[in-house]
Amino acid sequence: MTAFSPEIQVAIARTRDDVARLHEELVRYELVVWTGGNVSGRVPGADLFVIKPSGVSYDDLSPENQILCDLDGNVIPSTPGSDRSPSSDTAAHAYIYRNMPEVGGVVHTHSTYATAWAARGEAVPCVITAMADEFGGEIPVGPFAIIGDDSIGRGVVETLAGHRSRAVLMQNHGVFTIGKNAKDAVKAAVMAEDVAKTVHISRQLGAPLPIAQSAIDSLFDRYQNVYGQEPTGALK
Ligand SMILES: O=C(CO)[C@@H](O)[C@H](O)COP(=O)(O)O
Repeated sequence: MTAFSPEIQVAIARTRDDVARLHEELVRYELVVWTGGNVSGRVPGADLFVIKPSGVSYDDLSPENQILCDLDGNVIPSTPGSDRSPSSDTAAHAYIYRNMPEVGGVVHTHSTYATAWAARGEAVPCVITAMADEFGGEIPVGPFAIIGDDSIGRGVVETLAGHRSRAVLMQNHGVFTIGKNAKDAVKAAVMAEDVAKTVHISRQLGAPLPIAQSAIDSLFDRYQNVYGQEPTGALK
């Protein structure tokens, strides 16, 4: 088994606990069905991340069966969970971690309203203050990409590079989100679905009104740096 320092072993264990528990949040907020979707978390202080095993019921996920990978997406042998195949999107998560060092967590879902926007290849426009707060603008669309290699990860990174958004709608597929940590990425996934639903409904009733860019900037700054008890600032 690979020898990790006691500090890294503790960090790995905490990341396993966090990632396993955060998968429950995807179910709680009704962002996934069956075994769809996934959460990963970077291990602080190491070139490692933890991700769920592929196709395993959310009811059966535990810290012990999460899978430890290096940043190339290779499973670390002889570690808990390494007897199973990692998520289908492991390469995508790994690409994001390699190319966005500020990212500590990645989430993928097929949540209904956000994926409906992705199916049309249409960005969710920033027409509600909740979007300005959370995403600093629209939720952009990334390219259609096949599953299993660097295609999705490259599409996520190239699309988000020019955006304050922590969420991207991968065309015809679903939502990928990033965060300071896995919990922050899960929050982005929850909020992306919420605003996608609201804006969809608004558009059924008429033409939503735009928000001035200066107001979007002000709202984003306040929410990221003032809102709540101990704001830590935007990811980017
Ligand atoms: O989008 C897909 C498959 O089309 C996957 O991302 C699934 O949504 C989750 O796969 P696993 O993480 O269970 O391999």
